[in-house]
Order: sequence, then C-alpha cells, then structure tokens
Amino acid sequence: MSSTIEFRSVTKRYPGHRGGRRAGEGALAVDSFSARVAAGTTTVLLGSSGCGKTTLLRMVNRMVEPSSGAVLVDGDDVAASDAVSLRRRTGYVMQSAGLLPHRRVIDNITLVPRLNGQDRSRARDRALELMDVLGLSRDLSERYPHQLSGGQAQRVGVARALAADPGILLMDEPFGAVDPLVRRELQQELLRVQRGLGKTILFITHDVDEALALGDEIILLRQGAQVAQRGSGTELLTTPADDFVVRFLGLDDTDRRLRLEERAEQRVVLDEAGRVLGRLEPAAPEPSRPLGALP
Ligand SMILES: Nc1ncnc2c1ncn2[C@@H]1O[C@H](COP(=O)(O)OP(=O)(O)OP(=O)(O)O)[C@@H](O)[C@H]1O
Repeated sequence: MSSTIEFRSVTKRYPGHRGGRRAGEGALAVDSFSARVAAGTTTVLLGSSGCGKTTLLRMVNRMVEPSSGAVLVDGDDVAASDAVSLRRRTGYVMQSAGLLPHRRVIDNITLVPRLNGQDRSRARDRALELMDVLGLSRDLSERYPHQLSGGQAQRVGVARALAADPGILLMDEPFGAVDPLVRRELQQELLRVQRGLGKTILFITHDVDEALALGDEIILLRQGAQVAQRGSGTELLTTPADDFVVRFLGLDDTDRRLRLEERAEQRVVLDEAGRVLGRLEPAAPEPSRPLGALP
C-alpha cells in the first residue's frame, strides 16, 4: 500500500518569523509550493538549512498547518482528516530517532500498531520481522534506547515508522546524526527495504550525495521552499537549471567533480577519486518481501 501526496500552492507564515526570502514583508517559511509525489516513489527535498523542508514535511501529517493552500493525500485534503489517525497512518522518522526512552525497543516498534488495536502477539511478530528486515538482531528487542548505538536507534526508528504499514514514510534528516560509514549502510538498507515495500517516501536532506543515492526524484529548494529544480538525479547533474543548482550540487567544485558512469545497468555517480556516491536508476526489484501481508 502506498499513497500519493499533493502540495497545492502551500504557504506558511509563522507568527513572528523573520527569516525567509521576503524579510521586508514578514517573511514566509514556505511560499506557494506545489508538487505531486507519485505513489511508491522516493522524493527527496534537498536544500540548505531554513529553506522550509521540515515545514513542508510536517504539513503532510498536520504537525504544521499551512497558512494557505492544501495538502492532499490520495486526493483528500488532510485538513479534513483527524490529525491523530492521520499520524498513525503516516510513518515519521526524525534525526534523533525519537524513541520513547523508558520503553524497550520492541515496545517502541509495536506502539502504533497497539494503539491501532492490533493484538500483542501479532504486533510483536511483525516487529521482530521488521527488525530482521532492517538488519537488527532480535537480541536488541529487550533493550532500552539508551543501550543502542546511533545507527541501531535509527534502524529502530525506521522499523517503528513502518510497523503500522503506512502508505507514506516521512523522513526528516533521519541519518544526519550518524557517522558517514553507518550513514551509507543505512542508506543501502533503506534502498533495499524500499525495493520490497514500495512506500511513498518523502525524505529530507541537505546532503547532495544522500539525495542522489536515494531519490527517484529530487526537489532542490531555495529559501521559502522555492523550487530551484526538480527531476531525477541524472537530470539535475546533466542539465542543471542555473548557477544556484550548479553550486549546490558542487558541479563547479574542482575538488569534487562528480561524474556519471554506466555500471551493471545502473548509472552511478562517482567523485574525483572514483568513489561511488550513489546510483541514479533503480536496480531491478528484488522479490517483494511480504511484509504488508502478515496474517
Ligand atoms: N515554529 C516556528 N516558529 C517560527 N519560525 C519557524 C518555526 N519553525 C520554522 N521556522 C522558520 O521557518 C523557516 C523554515 O524552517 P524549516 O525548519 O522548515 O527549514 P528546514 O529547511 O527544515 O531547515 P533545517 O534543515 O535547518 O531543519 C526557518 O527560517 C525557520 O526559522
């Protein structure tokens, strides 16, 4: 199950907010942003700090209400839906993992399914299976969040977000706080999981390499959530819209100098030293794991 998301000319003006591109007018965190996110795809909102990424993401589950415009999920205006049930149907992963500190890992993962009325043993079976899928040893299920590494905590955060089988997964810089090696591992894990599940993922990052690695589509934003360019990683790299895009992607950086190469039917992005930074076309899907089909 996956959902479409549509932003229809959404604008957000926070009370007292002074940043943004129209400082003289009281400033908008998000200024008339429109986009349609196709079901089952990963769309990355890429942009520097304060450009409005989190504000956009939180409009989807009504943690932020737009000042004007609308967000539609599967064609329905989220403003008309009950916020609590909407949030239970929408997975959300934050940079800090956001686990409940006094609950064991297993209880963190089963939290939303239990709130939705699922019985304990079914919720537990599904949680353990999700732990397998995310490369978490089942031994960790009885631990408390403070007994996990940063990477493990993020994996638990993703498992928890997936536990209620949501149509949408909102991910706000989920891998920003872990070291680069673990970050790559988590990205690979997410790609693998996504090939099996086909969720609609809205993923925030300010990291170009992460966006190229994960995004079927990338929306590069300027301040006020103004779209600088939108397209696949290949499109952004090969036909950057303007100097801002060139600079943001580091295409003018002689130390970085990204290039594309065909390898094993995938287009991969390499840096100057030949390190693979990410893929640009999805690999052939693996046989789907029947996660959504647990009895
Ligand atoms: N609750 C709030 N009250 C007032 N201003 C806010 C509030 N939340 C965000 N802003 C402002 O709105 C703008 C957009 O913030 P937002 O958090 O959406 O950006 P972001 O792109 O996610 O940034 P970051 O990458 O740093 O998290 C910023 O200028 C921020 O200061």
